[in-house]
Amino acid sequence: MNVIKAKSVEELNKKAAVMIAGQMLEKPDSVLGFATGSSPLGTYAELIRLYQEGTIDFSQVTTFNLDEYVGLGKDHSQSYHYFMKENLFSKVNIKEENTHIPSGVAADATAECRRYEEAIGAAGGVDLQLLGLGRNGHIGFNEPDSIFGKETSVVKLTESTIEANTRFFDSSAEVPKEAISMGIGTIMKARKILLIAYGADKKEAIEKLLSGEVSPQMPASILQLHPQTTIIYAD
Ligand SMILES: N[C@@H]1[C@@H](O)[C@H](O)[C@@H](COP(=O)(O)O)O[C@@H]1O
Repeated sequence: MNVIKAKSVEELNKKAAVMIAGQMLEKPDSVLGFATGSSPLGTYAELIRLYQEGTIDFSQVTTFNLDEYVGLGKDHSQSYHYFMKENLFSKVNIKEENTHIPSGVAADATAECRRYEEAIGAAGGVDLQLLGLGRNGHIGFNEPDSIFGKETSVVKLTESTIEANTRFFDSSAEVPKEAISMGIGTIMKARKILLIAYGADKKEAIEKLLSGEVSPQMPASILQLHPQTTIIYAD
């Protein structure tokens, strides 16, 4: 693991965006794995800036997002479809048909998981996967468990995650209790991984991630076994 401690969140955002931009410059038709949550917001803002100044071009890029809440449609203001459109896709020249996010309202969620996993494979796999970090060490929506989940599947959110995400909803009762998430196996298949995390509520999870112990109770810890992972963190 390549571990970088940034001096500030601004520096973290810049470094993460430079790594993603570098991937796009090296391979204009890159398949990028994107994440939601507050952590990548600054990185996306930097990518938009790099696009506006003409440094990067999204016209040939394909993206796959990590996850989506079960029950939230594309137009729900807290859906990850909406988040990506608002914070990145509508501000760069990416083709809508090249952006992929699991559907949270598919009639058959299990079939949707299978379809999503196959679509990633058909696109040639993910070149660079961006990840945030849950307070409890989750990546995507892969919560602490007794085993590492393999493929894209419907997952139940823990109380800790529901509580953390309540800030985006009117009440905890409104936070969906399930999500469709890429599995740990799906994430580990990405050729490169970039995890970003900062802030007091992530301190413990970051420490555990860097401690060396690999356990499904700390899902992100498996990244230590990935040959091309970069962690950029800040206080
Ligand atoms: N599914 C997302 C994760 O992908 C994200 O990493 C996590 C942390 O979010 P934040 O960056 O807002 O702390 O939140 C959600 O649970």
